[in-house]
Amino acid sequence: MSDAVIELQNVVKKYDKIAVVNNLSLEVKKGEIFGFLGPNGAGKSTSINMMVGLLKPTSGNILFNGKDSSYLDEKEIGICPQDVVLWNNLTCFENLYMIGKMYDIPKKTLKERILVILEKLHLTDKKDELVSSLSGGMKRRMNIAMATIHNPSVVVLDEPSEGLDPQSRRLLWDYILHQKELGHTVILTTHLMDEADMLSDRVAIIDHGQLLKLDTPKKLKQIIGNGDTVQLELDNSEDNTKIINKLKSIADLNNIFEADEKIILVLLDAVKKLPDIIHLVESNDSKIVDISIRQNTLEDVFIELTGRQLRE
Ligand SMILES: Nc1ncnc2c1ncn2[C@@H]1O[C@H](COP(=O)(O)OP(=O)(O)OP(=O)(O)O)[C@@H](O)[C@H]1O
Repeated sequence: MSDAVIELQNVVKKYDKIAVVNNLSLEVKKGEIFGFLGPNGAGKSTSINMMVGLLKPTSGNILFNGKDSSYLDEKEIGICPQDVVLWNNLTCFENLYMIGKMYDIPKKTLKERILVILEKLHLTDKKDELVSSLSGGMKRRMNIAMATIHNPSVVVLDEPSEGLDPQSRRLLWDYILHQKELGHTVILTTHLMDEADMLSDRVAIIDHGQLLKLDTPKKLKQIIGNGDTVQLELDNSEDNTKIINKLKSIADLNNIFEADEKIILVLLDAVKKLPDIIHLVESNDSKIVDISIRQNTLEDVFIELTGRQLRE
């Protein structure tokens, strides 16, 4: 039996004859955190809205637990949209109580669950405050509480970190990981590479409505070569070609090239090899004015796949 919760088969969505999602085929597996990573306008929201039955595809099939998604049971799914949708004149507790009643959650269970969710999202002390008095970050956390009050097995979050400060983002990430611990499937869209990297079991990189790659963050980063990226700036960039040729002798080097008048090396165990690199440059009468070292990121993968940065 397939472990797919959602399956997209050759899905196309067109507006005015223009395909904003173009022939998308993928599976979201039960219990995974599935990230949709792509720049603004890539087609992330349109894709997830089709996945959960809010939008109809122009062509192609979408299956939910192996069945046509038009028969989707709304209790199975929790959707947190980009926009905050709350009753401003009700308290946090009342907002969650109202939505919980709509899902027919028994009173006692609902009250208990509200307290747990508010605690997990660090909103306990705001329980009896009007939503209108909350900060933007708190409202966004409440939006997520509303989407998950009925304990859905599939949680869909559209750019949940947008506008959140680092502390709120941390809380949100913990909450997303908690959903996975509960055995729930989480689908999230983001244009933040660190978020996609840190949270997702698998990441779909999309651009212009097309799936460019789908894999674990680790495997995606291996596309551009195993290891770390070292960036060297010489006092005279005219030496770059000569030094690149010398540096090709460094062990475990996966790639070396020049970009923006700097030398970029991708290699394993870069920290240990820094002394060799520096020695090789200096023994060839060149001087390093700047050196930096970092691990490959999904941003590097996106650049490799599209030739552009994720955030234009
Ligand atoms: N109702 C609509 N009518 C016409 N075009 C639309 C409609 N909804 C979305 N689009 C277009 O489809 C493309 C994909 O939009 P979508 O919102 O899915 O992208 P996204 O990747 O979620 O972007 P963002 O990160 O900005 O939310 C965009 O060019 C957008 O302008």
